[in-house]
Amino acid sequence: MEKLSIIKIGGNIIEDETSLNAFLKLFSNLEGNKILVHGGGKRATHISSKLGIESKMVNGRRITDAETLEVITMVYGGLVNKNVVAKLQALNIDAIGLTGADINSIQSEKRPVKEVDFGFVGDVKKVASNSIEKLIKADFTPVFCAITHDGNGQLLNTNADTIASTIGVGMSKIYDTSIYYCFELNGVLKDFNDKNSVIKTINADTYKELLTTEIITDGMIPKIDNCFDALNNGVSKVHIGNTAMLTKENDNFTTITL
Ligand SMILES: Nc1ncnc2c1ncn2[C@@H]1O[C@H](COP(=O)(O)OP(=O)(O)O)[C@@H](O)[C@H]1O
Ligand SMILES: CC(=O)N[C@@H](CCC(=O)OP(=O)(O)O)C(=O)O
Repeated sequence: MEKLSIIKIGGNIIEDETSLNAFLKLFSNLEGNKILVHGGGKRATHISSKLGIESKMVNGRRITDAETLEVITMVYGGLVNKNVVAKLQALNIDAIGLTGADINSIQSEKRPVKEVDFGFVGDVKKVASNSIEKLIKADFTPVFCAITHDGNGQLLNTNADTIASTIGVGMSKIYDTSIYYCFELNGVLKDFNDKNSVIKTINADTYKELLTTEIITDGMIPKIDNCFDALNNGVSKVHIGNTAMLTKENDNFTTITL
């Protein structure tokens, strides 16, 4: 099996032009088949507030009413995605920006209303791995944003970490797939005040302990849940760290194992 790397970048990297440019340079130098997935939650919150739209998050997920869906479509699918694609083109990477509606790559279903009504938020149902493979085989580099569709004309907001893990699961039938979750810290930290206290490996047992002791909190919980979903469904390797983990010299990051 050929190898495929899926790299997801978080909102803080996108917000900082210098970090984004440095990351894209590293990404462009990465050898082999690759896919980029980006979020942009911070930018969406910022632009919403400029437009007088309040942002509400529950369990790390955005409550997406019709107005918010318009904002996230413009921000993720337009502003962020097209800037990233243009920057990659400048680095000689033949990038193609996609939502899940493009080439019907990611179909989802609107999250059913239970205790919380998340609005236009989608849970992924199907990844068109063969269509995505065609792009890769044609030497295009797919750049996915955090938008999916339901197949009936409705766009849906889907967390970017989940997009990375579900694309990973889909592509693992064709490629030996690794996922790299890049964010602003060096990895999952044992002590939040010590940026170098990276936990090198986390497995299902140590994860439980880290949850009980509240060393892992907030956005890191759904991120690691996504890592386990990926590993349990065919993805070979999952890592969490800063963008330097894409260089061969750096081994200071977190690896999630079963
Ligand atoms: N033990 C931990 N180590 C590192 N980050 C943690 C930890 N526990 C909670 N976090 C939080 O998780 C956040 C990353 O999750 P999130 O904001 O969803 O990531 P992203 O920026 O990739 O979308 C970090 O910015 C940090 O505030
Ligand atoms: C449903 C949901 O919450 N979607 C996310 C999608 C963006 C995202 O995941 O961005 P980061 O990776 O930068 O957090 C949101 O709108 O915030």
